[in-house]
Amino acid sequence: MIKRVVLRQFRNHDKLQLQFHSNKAFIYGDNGKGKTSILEAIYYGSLTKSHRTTEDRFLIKNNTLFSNISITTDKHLYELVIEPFGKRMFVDKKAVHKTSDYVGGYHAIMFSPEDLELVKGIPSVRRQFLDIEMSQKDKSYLFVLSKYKQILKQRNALLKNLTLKDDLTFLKILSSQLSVVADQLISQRTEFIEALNQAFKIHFTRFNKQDEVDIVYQPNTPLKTLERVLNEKKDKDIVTQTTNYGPHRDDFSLKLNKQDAKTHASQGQQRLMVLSLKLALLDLIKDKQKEVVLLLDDVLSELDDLKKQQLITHLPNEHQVIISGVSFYGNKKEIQAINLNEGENEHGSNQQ
Ligand SMILES: Nc1ncnc2c1ncn2[C@@H]1O[C@H](COP(=O)(O)OP(=O)(O)OP(=O)(O)O)[C@@H](O)[C@H]1O
Repeated sequence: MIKRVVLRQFRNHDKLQLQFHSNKAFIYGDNGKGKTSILEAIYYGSLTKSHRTTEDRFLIKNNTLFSNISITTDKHLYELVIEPFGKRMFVDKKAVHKTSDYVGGYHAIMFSPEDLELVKGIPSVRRQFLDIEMSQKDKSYLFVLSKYKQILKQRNALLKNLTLKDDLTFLKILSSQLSVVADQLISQRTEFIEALNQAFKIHFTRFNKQDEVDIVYQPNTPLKTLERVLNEKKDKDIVTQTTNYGPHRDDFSLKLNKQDAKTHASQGQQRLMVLSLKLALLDLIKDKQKEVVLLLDDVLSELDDLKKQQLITHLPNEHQVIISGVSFYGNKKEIQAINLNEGENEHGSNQQ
């Protein structure tokens, strides 16, 4: 469990210290007080990535030179220094040089309003979701994914210099190599989405018993077909100078009563679907020793009173949950209330 978060020059926070003494906390305060930024920092401390920007320099407080995130869990101290042209990572005061060695020390799952793009957005949003969540769960996926991306890059580079009249032997070799790794990706994605779907349905039913939901994997090419497709369609790849088929074009859809949620679900239903998906991710974490934190940013808005109550009642007890919102909701005996309107730099320390 995360016990302490210290932020320096992160977004609007000049210096902020939070102590968590319950595995459920609700950070609340007026708009612009920096609630999302706190959750963003905790997410960043796990993945070294923000959920809302790819530009790390935006995280550094305006007119300052660097940001500092320090996260103390029951087991370790994670520290990051973010500078305009890079970041440094430390675990228990020792520098970690490779991001892949640092990532996932503790596991963070974030729900944020931007996640509605999982329903409404373009396929790359859903692929990124799969890649991030699957890599966090299982480092072997990250390994297969990097290998796939590396061969794909080589194949695309070759396609930039090929014409239909050239010798295509090397292209054929790369197509074959790509297909082998593609099958590993497709198999792992199939297995993951099947398991996720089971858990997703259970969580959604807790909020809504009338409607039925599903996640359906849509591989761009079915298992064991990519090599044939790449060979048959090689002329198209040569003319367009890119690889048009393969798991880098995969997608999945979220269904409500067998229909696409993008066009058939209400805003509130879409929100509950995404939230159920995030709760389902928790069930899939096999390593029970791993420290996990569920970050729910502004999760209660747009939910009716019954759904708010159901959500708060169904929060998982076995994992740490940190919620943010404009005003506190719930029972202060069960959920630690952290009020950012109080204007202090230190929150929670008086309740130790
Ligand atoms: N790099 C930065 N330097 C200084 N301030 C920043 C930086 N990036 C964002 N901000 C400001 O930080 C403030 C906090 O933003 P944040 O999204 O965390 O607030 P919030 O409490 O979640 O707000 P809301 O309730 O409106 O969602 C905003 O006023 C934003 O403009």
